Amino acid sequence: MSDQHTRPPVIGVIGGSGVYSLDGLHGAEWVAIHTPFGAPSDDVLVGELHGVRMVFLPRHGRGHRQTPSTVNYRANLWAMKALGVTDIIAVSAVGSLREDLPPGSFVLVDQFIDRTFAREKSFFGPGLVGHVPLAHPVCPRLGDAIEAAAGDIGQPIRRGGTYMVMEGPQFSTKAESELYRAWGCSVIGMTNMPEAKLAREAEICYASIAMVTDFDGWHPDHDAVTVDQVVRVAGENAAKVRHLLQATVPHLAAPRPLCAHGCDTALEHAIMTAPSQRDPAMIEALRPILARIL
Ligand SMILES: CSC[C@H]1O[C@H](OP(=O)(O)O)[C@H](O)[C@@H]1O
Ligand SMILES: Nc1ncnc2[nH]cnc12
Repeated sequence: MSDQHTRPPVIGVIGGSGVYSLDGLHGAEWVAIHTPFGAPSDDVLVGELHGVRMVFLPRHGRGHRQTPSTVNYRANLWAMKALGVTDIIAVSAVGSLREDLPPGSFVLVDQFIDRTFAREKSFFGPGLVGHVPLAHPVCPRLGDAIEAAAGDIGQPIRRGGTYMVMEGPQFSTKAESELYRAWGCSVIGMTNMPEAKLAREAEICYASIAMVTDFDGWHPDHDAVTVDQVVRVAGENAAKVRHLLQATVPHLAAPRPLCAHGCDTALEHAIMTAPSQRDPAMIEALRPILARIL
């Protein structure tokens, strides 16, 4: 933790199902970003809110064009880093695995179980090997800010919970749903991994607001989840989360030093490859991400 200078935050918002834009940004402009990993899900919306630089990206693209498996998570996170994003608030529709989290509930998840298997999950690879810590995959400082903002506007929000990340795109079988409940998971979705992993590799603080749309497939009193249901409840949740995001920004607006929780210094001791063996092309491709440490 060498750099204790403060700097103004740049807040990134990744919008999930039902959240394809962000209102109220001053000087708002959609900008195309090209990355070494291909195209992000869409152009990014840049602008200012309460004097803070904001970068918004719809995870599935406007019009919901990308499946959870085809979202280019590496391009999305690279784009955020290249635009100077310091903090990401991810917004996601999820199914509930608990009776006490009915549709409409908001959860600030703090753990993930990653059961996805068909996605690129790391910026590292042959020629540059790195391993970042992930025991605590979300940033408690961001969680505090979101929780405080929720208090300001009277939006109930549950602090803490485990988000089971499945590959999809089909919803779970009842047996899978029961298995994840037995594992103690709170909610289920298809997107927060590898997003949270890549945010950590990119040294960006990350928090996820999971908004419940359904009871997945396990609940004896509820029909199996359908897209109709998700879309209807996600629309109701979207209006509330926009308000919550607006209220959160002032809590994060002050210039800050590096995060005390280590999220934005995760690469400090992560690189394994000997300097003489590092692939210059990979180092060039990861320039925005490696700039702080190399
Ligand atoms: C239409 S329900 C399934 C879809 O919604 C969630 O996406 P996101 O996290 O981007 O809101 C879920 O993970 C699936 O991708
Ligand atoms: N039940 C569910 N399973 C997976 N992803 C979801 N997104 C919203 N509801 C979901």
